[in-house]
Amino acid sequence: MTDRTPLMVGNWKLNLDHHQGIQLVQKLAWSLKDAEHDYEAVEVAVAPSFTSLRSVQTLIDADELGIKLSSQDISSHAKGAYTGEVSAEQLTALGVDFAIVGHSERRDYHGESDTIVGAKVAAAIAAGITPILCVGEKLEVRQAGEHVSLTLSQIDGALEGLSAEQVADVVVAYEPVWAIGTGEVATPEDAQEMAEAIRARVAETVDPDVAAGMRILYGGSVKADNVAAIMAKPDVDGALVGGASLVVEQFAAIAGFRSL
Ligand SMILES: O=C[C@H](O)COP(=O)(O)O
Repeated sequence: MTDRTPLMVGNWKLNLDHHQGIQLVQKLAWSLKDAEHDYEAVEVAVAPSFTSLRSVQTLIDADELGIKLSSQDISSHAKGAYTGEVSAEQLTALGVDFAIVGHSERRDYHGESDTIVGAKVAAAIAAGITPILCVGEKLEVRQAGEHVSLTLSQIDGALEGLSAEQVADVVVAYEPVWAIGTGEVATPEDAQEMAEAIRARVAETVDPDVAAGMRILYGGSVKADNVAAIMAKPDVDGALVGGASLVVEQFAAIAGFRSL
């Protein structure tokens, strides 16, 4: 048994304008209400584009929806001449609860190193935002049998220099890159293997109690029809969902670990 509250996060990526985002959250809230979703038993968050955060936050606040808000990225810088960046302080002012950090798409397309990812994790924590630290290997790394060591090196790199107290505020998302948006899902056993390895590493390098309480999500083609098997694994505490989070019926079912 664990007292880790499951967390389901919908990462909308580069989809939906703010009108569409409002509609999706409204429909999601209705759908979860119909399903009598208990937000304290399973936390639900959405991660819209920066341009939609304000609109979605206003709706969530006005209607007192239980849905939480995440950004898809966060700057490591506090302020200044960093064109295009959005700071932790700015996100805090919007009531953002979580920030996705180090998603493989940021690492791949925007050159984010473990050092940059670590700085973003620290910036989020300092502002009271829970970072969702993404780690995971590419296909060739898995085929070479180096998926665990690579992923743990990402964990080490991102958490380096943080105190146990700071790490206690981190959520980790294990996302094998080969399973993202491809329809290829890691098996529940693959997800469990890595979640267990991550927890053991944090226990060893940070603190056993922090590791025991750390939420570790799985991400990569999670759908209603595979969520229950993934969530049945003891070290998997939730999911970071891409494509299926854009489909209300899918994401509402995923939040309840239900198939359709
Ligand atoms: O952030 C979400 C992940 O990249 C998974 O995306 P996906 O569910 O579309 O495979």
